Amino acid sequence: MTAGIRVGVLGARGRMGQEVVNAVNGADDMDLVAALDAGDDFAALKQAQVVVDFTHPEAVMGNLEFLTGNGIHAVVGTTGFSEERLEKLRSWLAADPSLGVLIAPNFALGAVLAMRFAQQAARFYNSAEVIELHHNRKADAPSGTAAHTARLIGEARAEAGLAPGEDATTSEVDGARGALVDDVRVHSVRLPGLVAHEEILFGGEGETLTIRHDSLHRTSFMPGVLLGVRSVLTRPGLTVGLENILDL
Ligand SMILES: NC(=O)C1=CN([C@@H]2O[C@H](COP(=O)(O)OP(=O)(O)OC[C@H]3O[C@@H](n4cnc5c(N)ncnc54)[C@H](O)[C@@H]3O)[C@@H](O)[C@H]2O)C=CC1
Ligand SMILES: O=C(O)C1=N[C@H](C(=O)O)C[C@H](O)C1
Repeated sequence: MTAGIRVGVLGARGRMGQEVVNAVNGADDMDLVAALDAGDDFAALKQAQVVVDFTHPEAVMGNLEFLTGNGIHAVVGTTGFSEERLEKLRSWLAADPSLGVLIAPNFALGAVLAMRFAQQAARFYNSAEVIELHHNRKADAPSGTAAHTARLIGEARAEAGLAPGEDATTSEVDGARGALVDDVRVHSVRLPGLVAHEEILFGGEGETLTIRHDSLHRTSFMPGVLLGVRSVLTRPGLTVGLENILDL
């Protein structure tokens, strides 16, 4: 019998971490060697080849500094990555060219497809808005997925030479028109009962296009996380987005 990939989990007592622990335990080609949460001794992580991080935007950079400093590959679902953070991570990775880190704003297949479809549609519509809907325990707004979607739409618009669509709003209650991310309006809804949902709305001449994805259970993220664990071992450097691994 061949040995499985030695996997550690950070944030193991959280909503996502618990699912990852179950998924790794259920994978024939993986062995769970550490399941840690805040305050635990990270020494056990040194047994791992790959560590999966679902923690908190304020914790993730410290975790990644530890992992990259100890030659451990990482698969990261935690949100909160600015371009500045990604640059810092690239600089840590440069010290060990064999090491891989995968960061994915969303590990659900449908969410990755929805982002790609939105990117494809963006050059045909000046006007686009994103609505993301999540459970009310979520720390960050807008969601990492919505911010990434807005960025993709903004880039596609810029490439096509499109300006953002007209908006006649001159009087607004603060926040009523959402947050602006790359010139795309993003609206965040927080309600108990929800898991993770996103709608991307495009408006054109006499028509609208709506792309919607719903994660109804956190198991929806697990095939993507396991694929990430299997792939990161042979993907040195920084990869941002599961779409790169799915070859979309
Ligand atoms: N990329 C994706 O597909 C998904 C990403 N997420 C993101 O994952 C993150 C976690 O989400 P949830 O599991 O819902 O949160 P949660 O609050 O249920 O779990 C986070 C866990 O991390 C622990 N933690 C905090 N700091 C830590 C540290 N320094 N080291 C180890 N553990 C630490 C907390 O004690 C907690 O148990 C969020 O940023 C969320 O947006 C969530 C779902 C899917
Ligand atoms: O906190 C969550 O739950 C989720 N976070 C990620 C995000 O911010 O996009 C992914 C998914 O939407 C669930």
